[in-house]
Amino acid sequence: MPKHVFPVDFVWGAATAAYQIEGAVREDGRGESIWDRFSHTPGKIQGGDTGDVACDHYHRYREDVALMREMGLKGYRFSIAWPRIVPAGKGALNPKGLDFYNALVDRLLANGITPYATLYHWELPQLLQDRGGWDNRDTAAYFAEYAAVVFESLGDRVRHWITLNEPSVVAYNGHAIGEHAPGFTDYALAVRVSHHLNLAHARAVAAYRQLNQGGVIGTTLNLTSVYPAGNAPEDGAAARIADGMYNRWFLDPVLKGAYPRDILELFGQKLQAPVIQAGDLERIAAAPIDFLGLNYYSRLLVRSAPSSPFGYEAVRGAGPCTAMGWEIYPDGLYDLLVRLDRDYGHPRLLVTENGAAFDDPLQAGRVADPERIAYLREHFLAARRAIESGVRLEGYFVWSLLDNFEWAHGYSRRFGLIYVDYPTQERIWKDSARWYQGVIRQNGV
Ligand SMILES: CO[C@H](O)c1c[n+]2c([nH]1)[C@H](O)[C@@H](O)[C@H](O)[C@H]2CO
Repeated sequence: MPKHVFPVDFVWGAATAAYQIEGAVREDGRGESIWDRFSHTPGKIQGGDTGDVACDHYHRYREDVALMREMGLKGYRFSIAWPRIVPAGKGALNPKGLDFYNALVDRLLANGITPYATLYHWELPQLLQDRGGWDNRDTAAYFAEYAAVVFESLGDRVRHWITLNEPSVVAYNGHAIGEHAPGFTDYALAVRVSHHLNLAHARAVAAYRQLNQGGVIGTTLNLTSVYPAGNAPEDGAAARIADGMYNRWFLDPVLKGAYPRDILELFGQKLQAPVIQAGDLERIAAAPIDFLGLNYYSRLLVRSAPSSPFGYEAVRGAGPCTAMGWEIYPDGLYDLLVRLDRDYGHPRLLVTENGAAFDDPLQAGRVADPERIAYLREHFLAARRAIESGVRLEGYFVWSLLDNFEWAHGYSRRFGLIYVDYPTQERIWKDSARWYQGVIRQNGV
């Protein structure tokens, strides 16, 4: 018997994303995405890797659902590739794209697995990028049109929707530091993009409400717990700025219908007047969510740095790290969950991503990954403590079901519960997959 049992209807799941697992990027009418363009641009992705084949999930989804069934997953979070549904981003639909996701959803349901669908996990159609991408306000409307098509096709069976995956990563990694597609390095652009993403989210929520399909819709934010590196007052002030830029700038619009004043003023010179237009905030405020998805991986430790652009800099924590160099800090998940509950009105929450990359050597057909088991166990316990503190945490999706294309790191980082031998596409259960199967079966750790 587990020492820490979870609520009886707790949703134990695993998560993936289309570009990271599907492959088949030029098959059945799929249009080009900004990640196709970016990954084929020399020097952008470690090892010159691309998502052209990935885990070949587009052809192997039946096998992968069978793996989910064997693991006992209650829920499966996946993303829908906009370029498969609307190849040019707006206008003509691609029926074969809809066929694929309908077949996936039907197979999930036939295996007793609840689908949780993310509408945007970073695959903007390239033709929209050619028209300005997320810097163009019209993209928010095109997104809502795409979302409505998907709702109408799948909404009778998919009852849990996530509009965007991590708008802050889309904005900052893709437009401020250039590490992600489309690869810009313009901070003012990133701030404009963040606003247009919020508009896109709000328009999609409104489109969903109009259809009265009776499911629930939310968004997924990558959030962290921010701590000052020292006791000096200026370190505390630095932590508040960092918390504002990474957490509150994205939390407040979707949960409070307004931007945080301190960050709005800080960004003042970045958000040129035309960006927040009359009616924008009303539109955002008029699209309340049913639940908040949060992706948590590690904490953020900061100190005052007057010469840095926003007056702070990150400090490396003292704890052990994953293969991504991210400090392992489970207490940060507890602190984050409790903070969200306290500061944002006791919302329904889902951990939509948590997991770790480790080296995961395949030896004699086996992958022993005790570090991943320890990582997940400690974070599950942190989540359990938060539930005991009254937090409405309803589910937990491990990142990831499969090893997959890890963006700028290509295939060099393995986050999966299941190992993928890419040359053969063989799926091999890591020890952590067997361990997680047991956690789900006994509903606790
Ligand atoms: C700081 O981590 C971010 O919150 C984050 C981590 N991750 C993510 N966001 C993305 O949602 C996934 O597509 C990544 O594969 C996954 C692992 O890197």
